[in-house]
Amino acid sequence: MSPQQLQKLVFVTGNKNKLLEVQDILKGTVDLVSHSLDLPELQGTPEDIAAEKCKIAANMLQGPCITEDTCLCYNALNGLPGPYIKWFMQSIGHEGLNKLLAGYEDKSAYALCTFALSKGPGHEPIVFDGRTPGTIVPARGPTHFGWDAVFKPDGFNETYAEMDKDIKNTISHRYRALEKLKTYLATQQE
Ligand SMILES: O=c1nc[nH]c2c1ncn2[C@H]1C[C@H](O)[C@@H](COP(=O)(O)OP(=O)(O)OP(=O)(O)O)O1
Ligand SMILES: [Mg+2]
Repeated sequence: MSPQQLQKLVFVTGNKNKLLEVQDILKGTVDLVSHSLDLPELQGTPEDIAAEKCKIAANMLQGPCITEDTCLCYNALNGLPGPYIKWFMQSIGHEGLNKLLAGYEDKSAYALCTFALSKGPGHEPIVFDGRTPGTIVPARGPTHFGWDAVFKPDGFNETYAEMDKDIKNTISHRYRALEKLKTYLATQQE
């Protein structure tokens, strides 16, 4: 299908790596336009944070858009750092993310991506989540995208950072959330 026939979606994010993955995963299914804004993020459940972020973006753009919020959740810590992973990552880095679990035998974690879609200001966003279970390991592979180097998804020997992008983008938390978003968009067009 040509871009003219595809549904247009505006993705608001300040993160270039997220944008690249979303473009790749949605290739040929929607006409993705990006808008870089650094959105404020509240504290709360991943769903509430994602929905609120989308409301703010829709108000700023005065139009429909999608946003996403990504969490890295340690099972030993009941889901923390969760939505606060960005600040943990920036302050303590990959080594700190491993040391957080030093006192625990359970190194399991899950990556969680929550997309929110707003039809515009005043509309309550609809959320779609995707989860990939894995383990926190000492950093391996390129370090340019967040905590990719310390997250080894279940069923693989490589960390997200070591694996081929084509593989990550078919098993990731982001891919799984976008599958739900795509299904929703398809039902809207019928
Ligand atoms: O697949 C991923 N693999 C590794 N790291 C990742 C991934 N996805 C997000 N990340 C990092 C970026 C940020 O440090 C934190 C999420 O925070 P989060 O607020 O959702 O992202 P952000 O502020 O960079 O971009 P945005 O403008 O869309 O909010 O985890
Ligand atoms: Mg953010």
